[in-house]
Amino acid sequence: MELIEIDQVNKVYKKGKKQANIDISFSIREGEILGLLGPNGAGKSTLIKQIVGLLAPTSGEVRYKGTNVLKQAKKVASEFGYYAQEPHALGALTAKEALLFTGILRGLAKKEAEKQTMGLLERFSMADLAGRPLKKLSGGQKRMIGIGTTIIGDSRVLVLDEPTNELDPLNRRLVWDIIVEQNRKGATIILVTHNVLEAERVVDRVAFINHARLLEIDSVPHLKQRVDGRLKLELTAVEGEAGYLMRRFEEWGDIQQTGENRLRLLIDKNRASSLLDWMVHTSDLPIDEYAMLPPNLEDVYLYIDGQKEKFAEERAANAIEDAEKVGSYVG
Ligand SMILES: Nc1ncnc2c1ncn2[C@@H]1O[C@H](COP(=O)(O)OP(=O)(O)OP(=O)(O)O)[C@@H](O)[C@H]1O
Repeated sequence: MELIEIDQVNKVYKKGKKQANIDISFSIREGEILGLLGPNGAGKSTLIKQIVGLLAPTSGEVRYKGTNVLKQAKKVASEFGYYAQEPHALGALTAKEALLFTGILRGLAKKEAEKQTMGLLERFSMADLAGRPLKKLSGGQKRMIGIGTTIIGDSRVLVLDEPTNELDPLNRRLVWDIIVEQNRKGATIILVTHNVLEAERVVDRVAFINHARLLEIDSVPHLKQRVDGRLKLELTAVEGEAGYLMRRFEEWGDIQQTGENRLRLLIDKNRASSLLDWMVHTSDLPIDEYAMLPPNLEDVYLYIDGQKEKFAEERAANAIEDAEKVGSYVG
């Protein structure tokens, strides 16, 4: 069943006159974990804020169980747990109070709220910090309490904006475990993350967002099929030589620059041994390091994004060509 429907959502921020979401439509199924992935500034947080009803779309609407979220703010507030990127606003409360009060606000009896609060503090190894005000906790500790306030009371829907950001590896793992656990208990989960490799193991479906638009939405295995039959070559170029190296590798497959000196090439499996042979016998390639690996979800994203951009460039080039043709007929 479709629990949440995002229907032709457009968002233009008045201040920046920036169109942060363009014609976004998709549905979120009851019981799934959906990952929203995309680069900085793509429009993910904007979309999430509209899903929880904190921001009104410029046009289009978000429906929860068939009704516009903006028309049922109370229901959404009691059934959704929202973890925002911005730090907690309740700085004066203690860690325990923040959890306890949120639990009670979500409808838990005081005793149950206390039980869950103490359980979470123990689980986060923060029982000794229960009485400390949030503003006196470390960044990571504050974030863990934020995660706690999002899940306490077993919300039906969890909307998590970068839940593992700024956490150490142990807490990151704990948060992923909690996400899976809450989902097994019946929560539908929408999460934004840049931790694609960690997300890959947890999410059922992925929505790729870039340049304010939805690029693709599909299950992880289906998305990975897009790069079936390919291998990934990761290259570290000698300082300052990435551009030159890119040109040398262009003919072998889809190549992209992923860092100052880092390149990634997706190559047909059948051509991989010829490529390695060519690399071994070509002495003037400015390469520091390389590795051949199977592609992961991040590579799928870069591949899809690259294809779309190529397509857009081709369309633009064709349009110019057509305009020139028309011009020459007219002229
Ligand atoms: N309140 C605002 N007023 C004006 N422009 C905004 C506002 N919030 C976001 N934007 C702009 O809208 C675009 C999308 O921002 P958004 O925060 O949704 O991206 P994001 O995908 O969540 O990015 P990140 O991964 O960096 O968190 C950006 O260009 C951003 O600068």
